[in-house]
Amino acid sequence: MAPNLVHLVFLLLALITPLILFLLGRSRGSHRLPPGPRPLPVIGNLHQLNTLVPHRKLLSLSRIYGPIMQLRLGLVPTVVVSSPRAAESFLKTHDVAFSSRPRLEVLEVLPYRDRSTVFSPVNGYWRQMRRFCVTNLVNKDWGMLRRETFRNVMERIADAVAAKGGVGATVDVSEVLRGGFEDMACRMVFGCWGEREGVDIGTIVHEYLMIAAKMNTSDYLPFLRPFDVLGLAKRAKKINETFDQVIESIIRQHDQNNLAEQEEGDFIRSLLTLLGQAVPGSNSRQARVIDRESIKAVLLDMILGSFESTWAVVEWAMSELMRNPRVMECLQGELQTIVGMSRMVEESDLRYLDYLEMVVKETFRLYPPGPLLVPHEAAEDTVVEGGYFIQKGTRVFINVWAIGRDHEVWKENPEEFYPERFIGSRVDVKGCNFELIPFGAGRRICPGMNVGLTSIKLALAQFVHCFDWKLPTGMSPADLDMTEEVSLTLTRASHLRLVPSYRLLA
Ligand code: HEM
Repeated sequence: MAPNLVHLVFLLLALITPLILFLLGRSRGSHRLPPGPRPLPVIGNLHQLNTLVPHRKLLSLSRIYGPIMQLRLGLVPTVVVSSPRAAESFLKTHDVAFSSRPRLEVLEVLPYRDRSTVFSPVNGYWRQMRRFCVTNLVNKDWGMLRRETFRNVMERIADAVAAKGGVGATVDVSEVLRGGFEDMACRMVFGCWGEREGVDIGTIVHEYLMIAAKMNTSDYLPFLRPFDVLGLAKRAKKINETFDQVIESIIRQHDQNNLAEQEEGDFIRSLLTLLGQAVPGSNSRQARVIDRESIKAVLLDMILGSFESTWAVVEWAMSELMRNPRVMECLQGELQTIVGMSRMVEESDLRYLDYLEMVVKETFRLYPPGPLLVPHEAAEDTVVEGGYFIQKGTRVFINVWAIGRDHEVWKENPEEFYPERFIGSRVDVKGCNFELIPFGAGRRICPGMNVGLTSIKLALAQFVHCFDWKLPTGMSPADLDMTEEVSLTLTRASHLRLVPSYRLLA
C-alpha cells in the first residue's frame, strides 16, 4: 500500500477511535473497568508490549496497576491477570465465560484452521476431539517409549564422553534434549521418527510457535490485515504447505494399510476410524463430520503441544542445577539413596523421588513453558473478582510467569531457585493451586499434562543420575547466560553446553 494511504487510514482511525471507545464505554453502564495504563490513539498500549519478553513487561505494569489490569492492544480490549486469586476468578469461578479463544490472523491462512482444538471455542467438536486425544494418545502407556528414548539419549552422551577418552567432552545439552523429546513426540503422535522427506519436523514446529507468538499488528489493528505488515501470514502459508506435505505422506502411509488390523497405540490409525462421523453441536465454521482436515488439525495440535514445552523445562532445570551446586548435590544424593549406583532410573522409581518432584515444581514456578498460557477470550460480559467488568470479546492473558514471582505468595526470595520451599506444601502443578499453574486450569487445562510431567521427571533424573556435569573450563555458575527466548514457549536463548563425566558404576 502506498505510504500516503497508510497515513490516511491511521489518521481516520485516530479520529474515530475515541468515538468508538466513548460509545463502548457508555454501553458498559455503571460497571467498573480494571485499571491500566492510558492507551494511545489507534495503537492503544501496543507500544508497551513491543518487546521480546512481554511477560516481563506485563509483570512490571501489573505491579503498578494491580493483578487485574486492562490494556487496549490496538482496538482489542485486553485483560492481564497476575495473581493466584485473580487467576482463580477467571479460570475457575468464571471458567465458562473465559474458556473461548480469540481468532488470530495467522490461523486464517491455515487450511484446517476451523478444525484446530487448541483454537476452537468450547463446543461439541472441541469436546469430542479433546476426549478422543486423551483416550487414544495421552492416556496410553508410553513407558516403553520413554525408557528407550532416554536410554538412547544417555548412550549418545556416553559415546561423546568415550570419544574424548572419558574426560573433557563438551555436550550441547539443549540439542541432545531437543532431539530426544522431539523423536519421542513424533513416535507418539505420528508413529515415526522426527525427520520426514528430508524435512525436520522440529524446525516446522518451532516456526509455527514463533509465528503464533508474534505480536501480530493485524490481530490488534484488523484494518491492516490485507497488508500483512509483518509478513507473518506469508510465513504461515509457507510453513503450512511444508507441514501439509509431510503430514499427507505420514497419513497416506497409515491409510494404505488395512485399518481392520489396527496396531495397538497407533494414534493416526485410531483417528482414521473417525472419518465421516458426525460432530455433535458443530457450528457452521467447523466440520459437521470429521474429515481429513480435522485429522490433520488434531495432529498439528498434538505435535505443537508436545514439542518445546517438555524439553524446555529440563533445559531450565539443568541450567539452575548448574547455578546451584548445593541443589544438584541434594538431588544426586536422593537418586543415589533410592535408585542406587548400579542402574539407570526406572519410571517406577519416580514416585519415591520427593526432592526431584520439588526441583521440577521449582522449575515450573520460575520458567513456565507458556508464560502467558494460550490466550483466552471472554465469551460473554462478566463481572470478576474485585467487581471489575470484563466485556465480551476481551482477550485474556494469564501471566503465569508473574504469578510464580508474586511476593505475596512466594514470600522467601521469589527470584531464588530454592526447591525446599515446597517442603510440607500441598501445592502442585495440576490446576487446583492457582499459585502454580504451568498447565493452566479449568476447561482449557493442558490435556497432555500427565504424559508431559512423567517425561520431564524421567529425563531430568537420568541426566543427573547417569552423569556428573561441569561447566566448560573457565566458566563459573554466575557466568551462565540465562537469557530467555519466547516463541509460544519460554526457552533458553543460547544453548546449554556442559561437560559430563560418568557417574554410574559400569
Ligand atoms: C511440560 C509439558 C507441557 C506444558 C507445560 C504444557 C502447557 C500447556 C498450557 C499452558 C496450555 C494452555 C492452557 C490454557 O490455555 O489455559 C496447554 C494447552 C494444550 N496442550 Fe500442553 N503442555 C505440555 C505438554 C503437552 C503435551 C505432551 C501435549 C500433547 C500430547 C499437549 C497438548 C496440549 C493441547 C492440545 C492444548 C490445547 C488444549 C485446549 O485448548 O483445549 N501439551 N498446554
